[in-house]
Amino acid sequence: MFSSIRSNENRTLVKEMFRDSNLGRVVDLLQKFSELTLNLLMRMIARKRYCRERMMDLEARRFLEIVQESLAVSGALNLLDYSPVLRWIGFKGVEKRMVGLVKRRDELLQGLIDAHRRTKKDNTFDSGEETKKRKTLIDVQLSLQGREPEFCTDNMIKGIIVVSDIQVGKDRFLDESDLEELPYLQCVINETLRLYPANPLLIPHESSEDCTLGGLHVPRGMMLLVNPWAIHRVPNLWADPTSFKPERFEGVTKDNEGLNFKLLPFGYGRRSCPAMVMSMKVLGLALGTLIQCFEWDGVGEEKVDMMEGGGITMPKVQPLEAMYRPYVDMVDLLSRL
Ligand code: HEM
Repeated sequence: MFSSIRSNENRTLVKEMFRDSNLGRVVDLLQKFSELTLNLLMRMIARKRYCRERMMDLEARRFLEIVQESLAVSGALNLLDYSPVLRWIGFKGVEKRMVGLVKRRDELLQGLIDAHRRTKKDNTFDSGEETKKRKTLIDVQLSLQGREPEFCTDNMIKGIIVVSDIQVGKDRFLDESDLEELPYLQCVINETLRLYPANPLLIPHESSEDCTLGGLHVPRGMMLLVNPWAIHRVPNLWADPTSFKPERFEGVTKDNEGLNFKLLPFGYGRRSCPAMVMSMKVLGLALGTLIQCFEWDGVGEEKVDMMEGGGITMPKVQPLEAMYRPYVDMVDLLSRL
């Protein structure tokens, strides 16, 4: 589902980069990948393109601010979970910021749902093939709401939105169907997610019943934090754990869950990331296409600064910058975009 949107956004990214490549500028990849992710998600959710030619409309800015603030306060919230005393003293005003944030997020999402509802005034969702292809996530949820209003409430739809990231020749661009044939690309992505898991402590979980985990008694209501960042670096699970060695994943199938709980960038089991398959496709397609089209270089002699910042997703402190130029034999294809 949505593979044409992923492919289309990927081409747009490459097209813009090709257009700018003769400017000889350094490219800020954090910005490029943020725009790609935002456009992808918003087109799948609401058929909206938020970033266009480096311009963002007001709604897009509000959306981005909310996402960025959510990520920032989530990291601080983890500290509050460890130490309730910080909550009593109102550490960094986190709870207050969260209340304001939830209100702004709720308003924005309600606006998106209402706008979709207005365009489907008669509330009939015809089932023709074309209509099916053009449906967004909100359309699908609204049609479910028509059938099961008690279950599929507006609040549930908002929840779904909130939680909702070579060589194939020179005559065509890489597409998703090529990814299975590019095992090393998958190895590079796995190795990156091993050393730099986007959610280093997953999301806090709470046991709904008394249970026993690895021989330890876990009472009902206890918060459990899983630390993939540490698990991914345990020496008796991984040879030379701190080195970046994509080859270690050679021969491993695309199923990340098949690694005996060693590799957990998307969590595991019932509450693992529901977007794992899609995210692996997006990562493969974007990274693969950028490698297929452009030659890359560092900005200076310095190594890339990998210092990790705060927040739930452990962003790099210094955004990733690089120099690039199109491969000569890709220019023809790129010019036709
Ligand atoms: C590379 C990209 C991504 C990574 C590494 C990632 C990773 C994770 C992780 C580690 C969790 C917590 C799992 C746990 O606590 O056991 C999670 C949860 C979740 N993720 Fe992702 N995620 C990614 C992209 C996305 C995207 C694009 C969406 C939505 C479109 C999404 C939606 C969710 C949802 C809904 C949950 C909560 C699942 C639940 O609690 O049942 N993720 N993700």
